[in-house]
Amino acid sequence: MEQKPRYRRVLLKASGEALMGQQGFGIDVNVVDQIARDIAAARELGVEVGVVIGGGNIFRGVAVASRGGDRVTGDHMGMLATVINSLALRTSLVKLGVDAVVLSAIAMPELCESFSQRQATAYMNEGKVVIFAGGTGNPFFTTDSAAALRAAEIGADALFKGTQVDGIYSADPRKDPNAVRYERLSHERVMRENLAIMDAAAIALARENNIPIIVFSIHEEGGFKDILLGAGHCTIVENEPASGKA
Ligand SMILES: Nc1ncnc2c1ncn2[C@@H]1O[C@H](COP(=O)(O)OP(=O)(O)O)[C@@H](O)[C@H]1O
Ligand SMILES: O=c1ccn([C@@H]2O[C@H](COP(=O)(O)OP(=O)(O)O)[C@@H](O)[C@H]2O)c(=O)[nH]1
Repeated sequence: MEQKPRYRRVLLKASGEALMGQQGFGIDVNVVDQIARDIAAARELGVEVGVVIGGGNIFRGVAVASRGGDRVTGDHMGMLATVINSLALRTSLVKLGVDAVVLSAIAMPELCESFSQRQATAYMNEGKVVIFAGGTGNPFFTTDSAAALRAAEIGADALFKGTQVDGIYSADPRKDPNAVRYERLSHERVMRENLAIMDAAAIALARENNIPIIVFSIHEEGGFKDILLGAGHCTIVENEPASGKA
């Protein structure tokens, strides 16, 4: 039976923190390899995949600011962390024979190409996995916002947020054992109820561009493919039709 994916082109946001695996810091290659296998499985379905990776496993700008340091420099360091993670993912993809390229929002031509919307779209049309490094290239933003921005720029049909939890709950499930999981929500409701799975700027950008957000566990191998095929375990955030409620 032919397996027909629901989406033609997607943007996957992979949590930086998830890349640590059981370690307290840095990159667990086993986790990166697993994410690469999941991306390869999506490519085998014919889905075009762009990827944004976080940097929280290495560095977060707010951590510097909270200790009285300079936020902007901290954010620069955080953006560099996303480049490290992006290079690791490209290595794992290439090992699997998947054609992948890193485009950075911050120019570092010795390491990778610089981002431009035109080049990114051209590579995606060729079937390359495009890894967007360096976040948005600006301090005071997050890689969630970078993911929503790149999703809009490449005309993605959906933004997949692969994170530590398997969907959006009524409260943070890592803190509240009574939190309940939602199957479907509107962007509006996620923002109104402050369901802190993604920052508000990212959700607003996705809403304005009518891009569904699919929250799922990055640790569940095969989960990305299952969801692409309309099964799997996730929460789907979609703009409600004019008469709908959510
Ligand atoms: N309402 C909620 N539903 C699900 N997760 C939530 C919620 N509120 C907070 N979280 C937390 O948000 C985290 C994901 O957000 P984020 O900090 O961007 O993590 P990541 O680094 O995994 O991208 C989850 O790991 C979860 O613990
Ligand atoms: O457009 C961006 C994206 C990221 N960052 C910095 O990079 C860090 C790592 O990104 P993020 O926290 O979003 O990663 P994740 O939570 O997914 O691990 C952030 O804390 C910021 O300091 C930034 O300054 N601008």
